Amino acid sequence: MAKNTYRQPTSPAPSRANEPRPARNQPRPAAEPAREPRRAEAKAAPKAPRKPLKLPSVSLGNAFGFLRDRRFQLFLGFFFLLTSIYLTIAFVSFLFTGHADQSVVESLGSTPTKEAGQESGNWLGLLGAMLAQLLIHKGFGVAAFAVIPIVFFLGYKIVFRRAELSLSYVLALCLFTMGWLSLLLGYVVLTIEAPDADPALAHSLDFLSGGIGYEAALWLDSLIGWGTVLLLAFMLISFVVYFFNVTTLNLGRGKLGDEDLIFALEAQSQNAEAAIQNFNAVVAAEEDEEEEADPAPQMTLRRVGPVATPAPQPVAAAAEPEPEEDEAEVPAISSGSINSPAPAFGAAAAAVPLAVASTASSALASASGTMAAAGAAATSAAAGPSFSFETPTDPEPVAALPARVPTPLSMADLADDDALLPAPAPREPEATSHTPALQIDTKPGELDPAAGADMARIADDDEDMETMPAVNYDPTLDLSRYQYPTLELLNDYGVAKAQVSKEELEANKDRIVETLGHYGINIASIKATIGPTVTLYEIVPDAGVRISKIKSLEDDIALSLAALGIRIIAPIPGKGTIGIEVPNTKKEMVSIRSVFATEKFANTEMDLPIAFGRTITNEVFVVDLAKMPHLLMAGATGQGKSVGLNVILASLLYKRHPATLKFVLVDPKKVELSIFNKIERHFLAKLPDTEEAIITDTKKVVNTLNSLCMEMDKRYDLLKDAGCRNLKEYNRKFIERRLNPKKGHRFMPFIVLVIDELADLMMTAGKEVETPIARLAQLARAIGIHLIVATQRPSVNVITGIIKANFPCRISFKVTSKIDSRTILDAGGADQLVGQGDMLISQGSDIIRVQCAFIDTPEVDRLCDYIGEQQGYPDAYLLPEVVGESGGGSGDAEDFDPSSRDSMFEEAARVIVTHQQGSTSLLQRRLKLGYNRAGRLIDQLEHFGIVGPFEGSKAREVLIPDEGSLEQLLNSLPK
Ligand SMILES: Nc1ncnc2c1ncn2[C@@H]1O[C@H](COP(=O)(O)OP(=O)(O)OP(=O)(O)O)[C@@H](O)[C@H]1O
Repeated sequence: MAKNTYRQPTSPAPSRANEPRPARNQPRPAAEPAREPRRAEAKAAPKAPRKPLKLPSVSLGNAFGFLRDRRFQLFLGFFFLLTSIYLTIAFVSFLFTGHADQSVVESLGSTPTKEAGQESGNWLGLLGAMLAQLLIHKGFGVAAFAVIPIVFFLGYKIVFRRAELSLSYVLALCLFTMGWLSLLLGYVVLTIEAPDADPALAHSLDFLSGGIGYEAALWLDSLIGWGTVLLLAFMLISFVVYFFNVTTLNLGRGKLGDEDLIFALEAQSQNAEAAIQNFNAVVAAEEDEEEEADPAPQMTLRRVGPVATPAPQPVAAAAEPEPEEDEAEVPAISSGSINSPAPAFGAAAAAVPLAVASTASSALASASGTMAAAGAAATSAAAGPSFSFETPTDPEPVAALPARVPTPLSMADLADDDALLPAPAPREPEATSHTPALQIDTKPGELDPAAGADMARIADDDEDMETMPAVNYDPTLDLSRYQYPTLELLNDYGVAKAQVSKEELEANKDRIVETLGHYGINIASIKATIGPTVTLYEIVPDAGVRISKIKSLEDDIALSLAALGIRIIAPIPGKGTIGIEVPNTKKEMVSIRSVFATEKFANTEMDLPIAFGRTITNEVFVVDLAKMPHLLMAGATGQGKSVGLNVILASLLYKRHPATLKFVLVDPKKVELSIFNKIERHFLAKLPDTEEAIITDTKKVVNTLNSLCMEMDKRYDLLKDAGCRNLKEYNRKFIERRLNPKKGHRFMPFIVLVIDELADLMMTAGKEVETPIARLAQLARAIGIHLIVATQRPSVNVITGIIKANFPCRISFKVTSKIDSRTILDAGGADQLVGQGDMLISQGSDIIRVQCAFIDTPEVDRLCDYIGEQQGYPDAYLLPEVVGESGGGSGDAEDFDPSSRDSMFEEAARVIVTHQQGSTSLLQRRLKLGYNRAGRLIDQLEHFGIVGPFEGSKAREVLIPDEGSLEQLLNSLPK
């Protein structure tokens, strides 16, 4: 580089100059080992100047010092930029005025310049006409347009000190294009200009090839005749091969090579990371195959920069970057000659062989296409000398919500030969499949081919897991373009203002002090903390005052403060103070947007983060459902339970990818959760063969719960097989490809079961729901199934002992009585809440008061629309099928509702009458039923007089003697 030329003399020269030089013929000292390497170095290095280079160095430096002057560089740069514009206009104008101007320019010697200028028709005057005449007419014809990018590029590079391409790249490409195209057009013009051709036509075609192109073509034609065409083709191929460093041709395969296909598909799927992986695999494979020393250094694309981001991000793949200053200093003059490809060009060139190989069978057309492709690839390169795969259509997801998404190291290609197979067509999801990853949306145009290839390969993988490559599986790949919801979907209520005035604070304080004084309790100090709903007054009583005394005065204090919702916390856990919470006269609404926008939620590392709202000290309250691990929620009607559930669901929707979380929604009230129907194909799970994912029919709930129990058992089996203790460990192992899908292993999303009204279910199905709920609550924690159960009637027959025991984390909105509060929280206080999202959260011994965030129905609507409108899975996530039992049975005769006969009632009756044996186990065996259901059938048969009453260990008496009588009876029953 020129810069080095100028610098070189200054550094080593002076020191050398001071060294005493040995006389020419003087023998060298025999032993001087340390000098040997230096001699070798000196030999290899360019010959050192004999004399000190002080003079030339100084003079050169001075002479060209202005080149480093930034002002001069800018002057030069803008000159080139404007020249490129000037040339463009002059050249375009030439296409229209060129013929007329020809005589003007040629007569220039004899005509005064001013007159000639006036006659010239070029839009840019005489100079424009002269330049165009010189470069187009006399030079290279229309191919002379290729000069413009060179001039523009020079200017751009000097002014902006950066460019995606190297100068040598642009020069080589443009100069070749100019020469080659000019020659080609020259030959075309020559062919058209047959002796008998119309001279006007021939004349009008002159400008196409220009003088040089025409003369060269003429010369070649006389030398090799029509071999010129072959020579032109050969020139183009040679250029492409050398310029783009083509080393592989896939002629045998005809169309796209497999590697190319994978590469193209991956690039298309915008999975740059996968493309890089594959590209490197392909390059490695080629190297192995060929075992040829490649003259050009092989390029390895690698990832730079962090990639763990909320959604697919542009991933840069860079060759070794050129030092920035080399680029910046003396940029234009340094690369006068065409050197070996600069890194940017190298990277582009490395990408090109695939494209070239793919179309090599149609040499000329493909080669020019390749050049265009290479140009495009290089143009889209990342800033600086690196090369990148951009993901052009995917906008950045909300910066404020960097959800935790597995690093998109996602391509499941095996590093062995499998990786070179073309991506197979995506498979139809199996009916019984519960793995979302296997479900690929086949909507035209939306299919993610890389994902299809990925999963198909996993499924086909017969290999021992030892041979699995170290490329991680990415469960999110099926919906790799999924965009996390943005904060813009939520209402912006602005910054909340403090709602409590100083006067209000003072007045409350005085009243507290006064009231306590009436009861002989003196206060040492009092401090107020203003929360969104209540203000907490922390009291330090005088020494000797018993805490229980203050607590017993709770009602009296509340009365004297004349406000509802006074809660006394005596003492505040972890502090030696007593807390009195007094509701604010003006409540502050905590908007969900303000909570989601906090760093605490946005940067959380939790698995299932829920941002409930703000605590009394205005801190954002975020909890991890995965750690809770289940949640029981109570609250009288209209106190904010539904809003609370929406807040929970929205929190999870904002932070999880559809591949990693599924909801099972049970909504006996039928209207509360129906809004979430839109995200069925993204986030909901359901039983196979059911229409609606949201369960509103209480009978179906039992099946769903049983199905979840089956899923739980299956998951436990898989965990046991994998030697993992919990879901996180298991999934990590699966992602690292240490578990074989052939052995049933699969990526398992979290499943969150939400029951909006437990009371309804307990009334209609009793034990049938209680047992699986308790079972799930007891066991499901480790395998990623979490329960959120809400009820407005926290009475003991709804929240039974067994349910309560398995839900250590409970939330209560305002309830109507102290008893209800005790039932849900094991403590009072929930009855004194102020409503509208004011809630208490009990996690073991601690009870925290939180103002639940507010999310309005239109906001939930927008959120669901935003998710629902994106590409989803073909169906909801399918839970295991529950065979046989459609309703189950409690076995309690008093629970039986005669109007709802079991669908197998008639069959059961026939079995009993045929065998004349009224036994439950007979039904179980014959009809393959569970004990509960068979028991319930027997109760129904008893009700309709088919079998007699329970007789202890003996089978029941069968009251219908034969099948004929039975049919008569059955026909007489109401349908
Ligand atoms: N966090 C909150 N902040 C402010 N207002 C709230 C909040 N939660 C609820 N509200 C107010 O209370 C009203 C009732 O809330 P919500 O519908 O959630 O009650 P609910 O307990 O589900 O009642 P139901 O059981 O009858 O469905 C809301 O319409 C809203 O006006």
